[in-house]
Amino acid sequence: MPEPIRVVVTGAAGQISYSLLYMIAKGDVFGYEQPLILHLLDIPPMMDVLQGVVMELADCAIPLLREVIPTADPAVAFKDVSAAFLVGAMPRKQGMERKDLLSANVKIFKVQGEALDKYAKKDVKVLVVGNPANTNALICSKYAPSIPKENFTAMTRLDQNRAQAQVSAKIGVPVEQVSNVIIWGNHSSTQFPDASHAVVNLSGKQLTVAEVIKDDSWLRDTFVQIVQKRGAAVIAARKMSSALSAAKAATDHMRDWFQGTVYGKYVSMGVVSDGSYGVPKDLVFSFPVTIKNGQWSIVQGLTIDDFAKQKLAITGKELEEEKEEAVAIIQA
Ligand SMILES: NC(=O)C1=CN([C@@H]2O[C@H](COP(=O)(O)OP(=O)(O)OC[C@H]3O[C@@H](n4cnc5c(N)ncnc54)[C@H](O)[C@@H]3O)[C@@H](O)[C@H]2O)C=CC1
Ligand SMILES: O=C([O-])CC(=O)C(=O)O
Repeated sequence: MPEPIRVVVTGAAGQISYSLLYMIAKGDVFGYEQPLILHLLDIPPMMDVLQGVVMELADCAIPLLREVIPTADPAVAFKDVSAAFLVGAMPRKQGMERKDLLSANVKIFKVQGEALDKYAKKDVKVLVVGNPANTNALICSKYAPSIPKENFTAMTRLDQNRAQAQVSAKIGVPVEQVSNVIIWGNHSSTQFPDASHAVVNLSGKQLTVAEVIKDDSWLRDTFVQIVQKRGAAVIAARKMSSALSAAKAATDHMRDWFQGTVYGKYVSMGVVSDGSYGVPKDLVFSFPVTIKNGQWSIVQGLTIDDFAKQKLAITGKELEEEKEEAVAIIQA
């Protein structure tokens, strides 16, 4: 068996982590042969709750889990970690947009960027889940200049999973038969869920989702809106934001980043834009990517029609505005 790797989860006493920690500990992300040392960060008032989580992890009796380190100190939490799940942040309530959380949350990601820079391994892979995830990831990377900016990503995998689930339900096939649905842009209600490049495997034949569904208005309108507003719909029903599905998406994102994507299939991740598809640089924007040897690459050469161009511009503009606001909050 390989040596254990250190993995930090922030917001470890919260809702998402309650599902996420078990998924990580049992091997869903780093593989079923990779032992782990889990570093659990939360704020000082949550330390008693966190002790309860530590007890439950012990009671799960998971062979891969070699040690659990609960802490409120970022210096301890980020020390020598190879992977960071940055979940800890305030969730939105009904009626809020995710960007309304900027003033409450963005400073957390400045502090954690600085701590990653100082204490983490230089090849640490960072996934930001806490909202607004894209802009928080951008800020985090700015405060960790010694770590490559490619190592900071934001989670749009939940949107991808939601989109894939909607398409497969519409066609009436199991979810794994649908692939290459793309989430472009911000993890917000301006995101562009795009099924125009998606394919479905029907009785061993690969067909485009568009030719199978044969309903452009559903694909361009109903589907887009369902996915854009799914987080709000869950909050309206649960009175709390998505947690189980968010945890599952975080494991999918990190598993693919560490273990690679399947040939011919792509996944969506918020990554620092290099200007591909005319997206402004220096934003964390969700693109379709493939992953090999721990490195992601943006899928190139996809056809972007005028409808899609417009959608990409809207979500890109929102991210530029968020970035400006985030910088103003930090400098205030
Ligand atoms: N990107 C995505 O797809 C999704 C993002 N989210 C976001 O994830 C975040 C967490 O959601 P939940 O777990 O439901 O919230 P929660 O409120 O249940 O848990 C958050 C935890 O973070 C802790 N925390 C706050 N500040 C911290 C800091 N500076 N350092 C470490 N821990 C800190 C809190 O004490 C709490 O235990 C929210 O911002 C939510 O909006 C939620 C669902 C999906
Ligand atoms: O909607 C929210 O605030 C939580 C979230 O990010 C999601 O469920 O996608």
